[in-house]
Amino acid sequence: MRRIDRNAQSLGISGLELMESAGSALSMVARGYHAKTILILCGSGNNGGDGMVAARHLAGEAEVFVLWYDSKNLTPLAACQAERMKNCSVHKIRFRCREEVSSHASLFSRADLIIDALLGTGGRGTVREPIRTCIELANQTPAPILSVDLPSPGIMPDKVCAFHRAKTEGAEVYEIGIPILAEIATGPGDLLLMHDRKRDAHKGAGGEVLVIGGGPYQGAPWLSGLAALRAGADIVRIVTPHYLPEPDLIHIPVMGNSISTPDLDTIIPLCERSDVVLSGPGLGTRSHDVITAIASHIKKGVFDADSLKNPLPQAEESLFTPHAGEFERITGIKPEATPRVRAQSIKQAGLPGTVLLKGPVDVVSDGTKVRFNLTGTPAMTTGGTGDVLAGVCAALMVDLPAFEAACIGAYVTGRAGEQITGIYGCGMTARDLLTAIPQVLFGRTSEGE
Ligand SMILES: NC(=O)C1=CN([C@@H]2O[C@H](COP(=O)(O)OP(=O)(O)OC[C@H]3O[C@@H](n4cnc5c(N)ncnc54)[C@H](O)[C@@H]3O)[C@@H](O)[C@H]2O)[C@@H](O)CC1
Ligand SMILES: [K+]
Repeated sequence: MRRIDRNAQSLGISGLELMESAGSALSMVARGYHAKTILILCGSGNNGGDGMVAARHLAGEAEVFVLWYDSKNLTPLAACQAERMKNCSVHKIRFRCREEVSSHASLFSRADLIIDALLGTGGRGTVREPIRTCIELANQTPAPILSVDLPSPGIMPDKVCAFHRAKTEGAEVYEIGIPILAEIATGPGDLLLMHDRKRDAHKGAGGEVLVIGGGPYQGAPWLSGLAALRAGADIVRIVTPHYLPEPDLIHIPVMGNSISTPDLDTIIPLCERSDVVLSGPGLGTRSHDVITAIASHIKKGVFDADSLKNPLPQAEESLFTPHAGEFERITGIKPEATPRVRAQSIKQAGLPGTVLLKGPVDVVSDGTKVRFNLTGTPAMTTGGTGDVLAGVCAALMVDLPAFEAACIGAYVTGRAGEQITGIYGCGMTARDLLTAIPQVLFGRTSEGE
């Protein structure tokens, strides 16, 4: 929900607007109880904010008491709603500790309806005071309890009024105006799935990525490697026949002009020690037997470009990043133009992993979940952008499952491309993309902030 919420904001629907719709829907459900006296219990998060909006909507229609937690952790949206509620004809009673809640026990017994806006999707762990006392007192009354979004842990609701999606069985669901694109398309909300690097993180905490490629196309694996570094990998090794002077990357030479089976003794131990292995960029057509031989030694594998051939290599967890032609080569299915049909083709193909099918709209699917990526520009048809994308996905897969890594990788690379196109237009190179990647991925420049 946080992902969808954040994506909705980037599509122009603010959190405050969503909260207003949620509180309005809640007040409508509350009206169905024809209660003369309503007690609204509000926590310090946005769930509490929803309750305060409903209080504003119900003011004048019933006697409304709002018992709200005036915590130092009040979220900005909840604080805004507390401010907005000030001038409404509702009884506003703040509490800061358990004793203050207990001193208002009579309010609980007076109420014909209790609205539980204490904890929603942000609740974590055992319920702490003073919220716990609110829940206990609510459960002791005969009044029906209407829970907002999901029941606060331990409370016994009569009904649950959920927003956009049911989070518990039996909840009544109300739409709050979230655009469908916020859910089915990638967006800045997807970045919330990334884990923050701990302050005391040791060298290598960003993961070790191995890139296997090069041969006929010398630059491709180096571009992927640099992209992996820009997307947060700590150590990136490049197994490739041709050395390029890139001091940030570790070159692992091979015996001939292309990667071949005598190199397996060098490559297999590296595959086993790496968090993620990306194979294929610039590899050419002569090294597929090496890729199939190493696949079973790979924990997490990104298979790109020339490694996308049958027999299809398969790691413990695999991400395949084909364009339309490569997808047809490995599945025999020619992807239709529309993203929706493309998603169906991925499901039909039943590949053993997640697929990122590149195109004007990228489609990411593991056969069950589907997400569309709309970022990017026509200028990104320039050579090497696919190598960058694969490198970004590989670095993200250190910490994330393949599906999430592919969604974020596609989104971020496309956004970076949009920024660079704004500067260089069709004269952009794949290399130009590299500097924009960390800005989008780790900076605070994404839209809607
Ligand atoms: N699209 C959305 O996601 C929308 C969400 N909305 C509401 O926002 C809610 C989520 O808001 P938040 O993320 O602010 O989270 P919550 O409002 O569920 O709770 C977070 C607050 O509760 C405290 N808390 C967490 N665990 C606790 C525990 N075990 N004991 C005591 N206190 C605890 C936290 O310190 C924090 O202040 C949703 O459930 C929904 O009601 C709506 O405003 C509409 C839009
Ligand atoms: K609740």
